Amino acid sequence: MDTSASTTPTWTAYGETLTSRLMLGTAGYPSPTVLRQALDASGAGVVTVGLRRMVAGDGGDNAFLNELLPPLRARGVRLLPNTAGCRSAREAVALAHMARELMDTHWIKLEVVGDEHTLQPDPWGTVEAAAELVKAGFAVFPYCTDDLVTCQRLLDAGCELLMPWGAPIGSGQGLLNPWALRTLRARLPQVPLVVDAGIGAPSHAALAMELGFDAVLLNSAVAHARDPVAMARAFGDAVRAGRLAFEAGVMAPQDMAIASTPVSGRPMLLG
Ligand SMILES: CC(=O)[C@@H](O)[C@H](O)COP(=O)(O)O
Repeated sequence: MDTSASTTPTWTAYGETLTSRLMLGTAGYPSPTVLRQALDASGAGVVTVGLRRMVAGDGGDNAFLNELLPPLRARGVRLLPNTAGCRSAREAVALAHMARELMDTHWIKLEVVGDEHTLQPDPWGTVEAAAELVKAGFAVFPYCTDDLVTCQRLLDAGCELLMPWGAPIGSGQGLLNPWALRTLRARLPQVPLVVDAGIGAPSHAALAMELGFDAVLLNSAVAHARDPVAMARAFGDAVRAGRLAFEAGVMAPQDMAIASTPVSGRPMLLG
């Protein structure tokens, strides 16, 4: 008997085939060693790194670029620089150009934050920066809210993939608005969709996959876990399980009880 839990092994982001549906951030780990072990344990296919952190350059970040990244790249893990910390389109565009030169990739995770309290993305600034970056040849991964019309404007601007939030960054609240996420999935069936931010537990990641999202991106839940390496492994397993469930066809909830054992015909008396 074949007991392998096979899932569709790949998905596509900007023409690149990715074999893992987990994307991990690299900030806030206790040490570069724990970060490396967590990345290995997770099986993540994409890692994101904030350019502002690189430019500020503490020892851990330099270690990431010089020591951790080369072996990851050698085994096919993709680097996704991000514009975390930007508050305007202009700032994000400038940082993206810097990232392309420094990190040798035209992929950019676009973050333009519009509110300090929630770190909610600024829809106008994000669309403006996305349009400019697409024209300049970037593959833009926009961090956005789960608002359908904002997502449509980002597609109009030339984005080929979207990253709606599950909840505010670092909050660990999971998928706050499953209805909006389901609507996005249903209305944009051909667009690669990644739930980014606010995922606090492997079950949140599994739910995103069960809803048919192509991947999840998270950072805090692994970096700040008591045991980041074990948590990274748990997230890898959850993402695979959620995807397998989606492909198997998750049961639709029913309002009424439906007997799981059909009772028909005459009762059979034993004994
Ligand atoms: C690392 C990164 O890109 C974060 O901005 C991302 O949005 C992850 O958020 P969490 O830390 O909530 O997982």
